[in-house]
Amino acid sequence: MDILTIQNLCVSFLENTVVRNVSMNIEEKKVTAVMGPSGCGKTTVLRAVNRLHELSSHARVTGKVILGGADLYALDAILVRRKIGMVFQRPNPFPTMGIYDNVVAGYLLNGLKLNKPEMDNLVEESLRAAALWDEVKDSLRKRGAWLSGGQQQRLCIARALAMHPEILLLDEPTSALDPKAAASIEELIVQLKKTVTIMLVTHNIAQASRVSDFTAFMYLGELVEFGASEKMFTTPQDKRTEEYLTGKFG
Ligand SMILES: Nc1ncnc2c1ncn2[C@@H]1O[C@H](COP(=O)(O)OP(=O)(O)OP(=O)(O)O)[C@@H](O)[C@H]1O
Repeated sequence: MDILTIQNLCVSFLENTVVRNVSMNIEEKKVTAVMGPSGCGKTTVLRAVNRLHELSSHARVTGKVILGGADLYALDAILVRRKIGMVFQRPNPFPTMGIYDNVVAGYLLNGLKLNKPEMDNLVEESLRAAALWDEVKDSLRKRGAWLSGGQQQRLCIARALAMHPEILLLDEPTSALDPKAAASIEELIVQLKKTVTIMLVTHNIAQASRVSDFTAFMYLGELVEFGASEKMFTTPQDKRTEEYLTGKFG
């Protein structure tokens, strides 16, 4: 079942159109990879789904993004960002907050009240879901900066999960990590799709093929091909997809 529909999405920065007429359906509780060479517009698509472009005055977004039947751009932006969590390329835990406060930061910063037992449960549940609990359960008051890069990224995933999002957007979540930490995030992505829908931006072909159910291949701001990953990685339909997969560009 589709949870999110992107229709004719175009994004421009001043006169420069960087995403053109992108349409795709995102299936619930699956991983959809958005793959393509550097600068093709992957991150721009993801940011449009989280309504981050409206924070920048020179960005213009047209087209539709529909979440569970509702026009995302007609909803309250804060509500949208609660329903759709995002994790960025560089782990960005709040540096002065402890691990515990980082997990519940979305609640603290939005003035959402929880009592202590509720908060304790949420912290444990979110850190467990992000496969970090066992490593940090005795150091919950230590600062996020005390963790390794991979642990910091899992903390950012826990922080996003704590809001119980319907969709989790992961923008190149492993590109700043060493191979071992990257592998653990990939394992986590596969676990997480049991409970949340994931859109994963990556330029890493092997990663997209390992973890995704569906793949969108973008090139020069356009969606070239979209479909089941198994099919795209074995029998791509478009010559540009085939050339990208065989390393002819990118
Ligand atoms: N806020 C912005 N203002 C102006 N131009 C932007 C902005 N964000 C992105 N761009 C431009 O849009 C184009 C697409 O960028 P985007 O980050 O979406 O590509 P990408 O496919 O995610 O690339 P990468 O893999 O390198 O992150 C680039 O040319 C980039 O310079």
